[in-house]
Amino acid sequence: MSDIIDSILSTLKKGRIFRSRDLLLPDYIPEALPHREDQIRKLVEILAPITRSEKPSNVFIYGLTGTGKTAVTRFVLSNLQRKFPSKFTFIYINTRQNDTPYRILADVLEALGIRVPFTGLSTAELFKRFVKRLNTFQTIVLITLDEIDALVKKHGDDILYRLTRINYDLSTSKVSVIGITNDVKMVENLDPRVKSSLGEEEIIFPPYNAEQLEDILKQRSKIALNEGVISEEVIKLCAALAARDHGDARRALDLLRVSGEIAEREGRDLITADDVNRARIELERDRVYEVISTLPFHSKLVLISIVLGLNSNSTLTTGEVYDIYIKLAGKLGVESITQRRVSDIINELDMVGIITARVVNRGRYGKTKEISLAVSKDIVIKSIKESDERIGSLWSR
Ligand SMILES: Nc1ncnc2c1ncn2[C@@H]1O[C@H](COP(=O)(O)OP(=O)(O)OP(=O)(O)O)[C@@H](O)[C@H]1O
Repeated sequence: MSDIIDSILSTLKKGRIFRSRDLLLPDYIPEALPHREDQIRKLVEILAPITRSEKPSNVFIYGLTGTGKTAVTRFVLSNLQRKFPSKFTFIYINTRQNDTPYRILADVLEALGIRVPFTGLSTAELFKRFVKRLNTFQTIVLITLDEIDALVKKHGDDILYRLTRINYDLSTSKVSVIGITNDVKMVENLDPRVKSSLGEEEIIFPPYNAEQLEDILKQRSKIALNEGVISEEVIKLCAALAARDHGDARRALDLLRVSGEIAEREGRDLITADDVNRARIELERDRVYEVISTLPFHSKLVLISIVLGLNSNSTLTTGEVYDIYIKLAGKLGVESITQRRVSDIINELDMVGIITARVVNRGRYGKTKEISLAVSKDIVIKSIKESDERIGSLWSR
């Protein structure tokens, strides 16, 4: 057995593609961020008061996914921290990972040197300890909350409200909040008081175009790939594919990395256009798998009802999906949801691109939807089976 492992490892070692694959992973912050000079300048200008030990305005940063919001924020803050280490304390929290008000406050307190039990205290108590600590704290505190849409969707915007108001409880103003989101619609739904205090300053990150993505990829491939393993045409192709989506640098870098992995796996020392196309399919499959596996239970059940219904029909109506759904819910012994809710779920699945639901007019029978799958049936089944034991048990009956 260990022979097999040795031989696999030795073929991997022969890889000629990557100088350092890690430099293509999303958490690596490069030393230069092309095409983000305006956003860097604006953020530095907004934060400049910290150099005089004054509290900067709160900042709201928004733009679509992969437009460099996190990279720019971390880049600016770590550089300022290096230059002015004694002027401010910088706390970065991704609120998708730490997604409860309790966890966020506990992280903030811990960054200020106060240990907090994992659970057990009320958030009001944590706030009280935070205020007490701040009143004796020497420097400005900059709290960056990334992906705040995730937090607001689950827990509302109360914690944002309280964090942006905390200076009122202090003898001197010293907390600034930088909120980052890729959900522009969420901003509209915030409490107007949160919107105005968080949005004292705003920075918008537009999507990158194909030429800009090309520059980003060129810069990164110089440090992450060996010389001569990729041509300009292939870089152009990665950039063009990512620009077609919505100018997402993460996607462009993922395409480059996965293309390189495919070439390396096959022992080649050149990344080809065909590798990029294969990488695109692999990444799309991963995205679909991920989206499906994180759907709520009833959405999965509706989706699997569609898959089963399509075994005998080329398209389905909402009523037909609902009939199958009711049978499956009965088989699993779970309480079913209403047809109206199932219809909403069908719209949501359409919006994330897993199914297509076309409204057709059937004359005097009124309007109905024609539902079909927009992704491979196998990936839907695999993702649901592996992410939900209850629904998965339908296959073993
Ligand atoms: N101008 C740039 N130059 C070099 N790399 C960049 C640039 N912009 C983004 N990137 C890279 O693209 C990836 C995604 O960027 P980042 O995480 O900052 O996006 P984001 O806007 O915060 O996305 P999300 O909203 O999904 O979190 C990271 O690997 C980052 O290093």
